[in-house]
Amino acid sequence: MNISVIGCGYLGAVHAACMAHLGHDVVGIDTDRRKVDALSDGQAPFFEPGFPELLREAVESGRLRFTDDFSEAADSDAHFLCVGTPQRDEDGAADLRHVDAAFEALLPHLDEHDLVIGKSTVPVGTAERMAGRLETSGTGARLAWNPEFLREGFAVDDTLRPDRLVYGVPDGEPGRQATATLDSVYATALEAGTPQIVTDYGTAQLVKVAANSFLATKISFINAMSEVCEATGSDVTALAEALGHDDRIGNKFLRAGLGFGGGCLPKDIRAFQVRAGEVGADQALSFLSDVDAINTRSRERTVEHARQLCGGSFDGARIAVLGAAFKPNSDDVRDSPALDVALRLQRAGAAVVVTDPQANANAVKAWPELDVVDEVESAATGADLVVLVTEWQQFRDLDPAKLGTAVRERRILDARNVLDPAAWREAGWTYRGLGRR
Ligand SMILES: NC(=O)c1ccc[n+]([C@@H]2O[C@H](COP(=O)([O-])OP(=O)(O)OC[C@H]3O[C@@H](n4cnc5c(N)ncnc54)[C@H](O)[C@@H]3O)[C@@H](O)[C@H]2O)c1
Ligand SMILES: O=c1ccn([C@@H]2O[C@H](COP(=O)(O)OP(=O)(O)O[C@H]3O[C@H](CO)[C@@H](O)[C@H](O)[C@H]3O)[C@@H](O)[C@H]2O)c(=O)[nH]1
Repeated sequence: MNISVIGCGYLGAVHAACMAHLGHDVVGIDTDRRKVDALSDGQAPFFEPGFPELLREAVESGRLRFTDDFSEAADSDAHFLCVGTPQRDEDGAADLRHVDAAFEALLPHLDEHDLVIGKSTVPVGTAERMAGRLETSGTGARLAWNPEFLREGFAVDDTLRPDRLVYGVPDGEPGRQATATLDSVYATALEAGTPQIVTDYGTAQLVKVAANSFLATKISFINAMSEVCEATGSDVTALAEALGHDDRIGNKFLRAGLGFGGGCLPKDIRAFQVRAGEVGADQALSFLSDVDAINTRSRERTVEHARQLCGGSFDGARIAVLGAAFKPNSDDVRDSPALDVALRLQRAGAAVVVTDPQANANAVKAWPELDVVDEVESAATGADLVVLVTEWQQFRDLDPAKLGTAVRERRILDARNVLDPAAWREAGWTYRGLGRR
């Protein structure tokens, strides 16, 4: 099938390369000329495991090209909208300007054979509004909503082998046609037995924000337990392990620590609350403001532990911060808990040095006032405290004896609860986790 992918960021670029890998002919369209040039050269503009190889293969095969010219979408039958929906500063709602601009730019190039497929995360009601606009456009094109659930760091695998496919389609024959088009796009995944849920627009849009709200709630739940463990001298990692053996609860997304960040979970739970208010269901989601507050407290608690470990004051303290990305295996620093903690420590008076295996460039771009270095050893040299904020494997594998020769004081705050406390203590370190003995 001929496919266009509008918006080639973390989601769209991976989606475009995966669609080409599956044998479709794909054009990726983005307004960012530099991104288009890099992608056209087969260069990944961000770090995502497995993506550079897939991109190069697809570009070299001739099945994938990139442009900033929307008219090149004219030959495609399926058009995926993958542009950003950032948080609006004023009220936390989703900013739909990019979605609307991309949709309007695409309209003149559509005809009655075309299906526009929304993938961006949007407030419920957006698809209905866009379907109305399509109906009056005279193009004859249809709309489907097909939310995306990929995780950064696993984006290629999640795209090629999704947990489920959700189609939001109109009623009747237009819905059947839209479903048939999506089925051809995703034939490989469907043949592999991927569960498929075909529903209305509203439900499809809600599935996405409901999933992210559930995940955020699970993380904040365990971080609330972490606060209680801290107050009682108990151990949240043992507690989480015990909870996780209950199949009904499951062990995923129960890693207590610094909490969630990134370009999705934080903004999506806020936008969902705003939208719920607009549709008269604000009370239903009032718990999400607690989820958000617990998450912010995890960052504050990390800073307070750091202060205690530095003897009650950051004056004259040098702190090595290990991590900048919002999670390992990504270079994404959007709403990164790691950088939030680094900035809070710096603003509180510490001399902070940050290092990350992949996100250093993005960290400096976002926060030029931060001191960012390439090597753990140089970050740790002369440090009074080491704070682990992103659980990269390189950091989990650190040798406490070796690192101990670089620092001034052997003190480590493991804000992701991933290190072995006994091993660090045996090497002469003062070890502290969050809610951990
Ligand atoms: N990143 C993820 O893991 C992920 C997963 C699932 C869903 N989502 C959702 O997907 C959407 C995109 O997220 P992202 O992380 O890829 O964002 P991103 O900021 O990395 O990418 C968005 C891209 O859209 C481009 N763009 C903006 N306006 C445009 C326009 N008018 N025409 C064409 N291109 C335009 C930007 O230049 C950018 O390259 C969001 O709604 C997000 O919530 C993201
Ligand atoms: O037990 C856990 C699990 C995760 N996190 C943190 O939660 C954040 C989000 O992690 P994750 O969900 O793995 O990353 P994303 O790539 O942001 O993916 C989420 O957001 C995407 C965009 O909407 C969705 O597509 C995915 O399904 C959803 O998992 C990160 O800061 C993690 O460090 C924890 O603190 N504890």
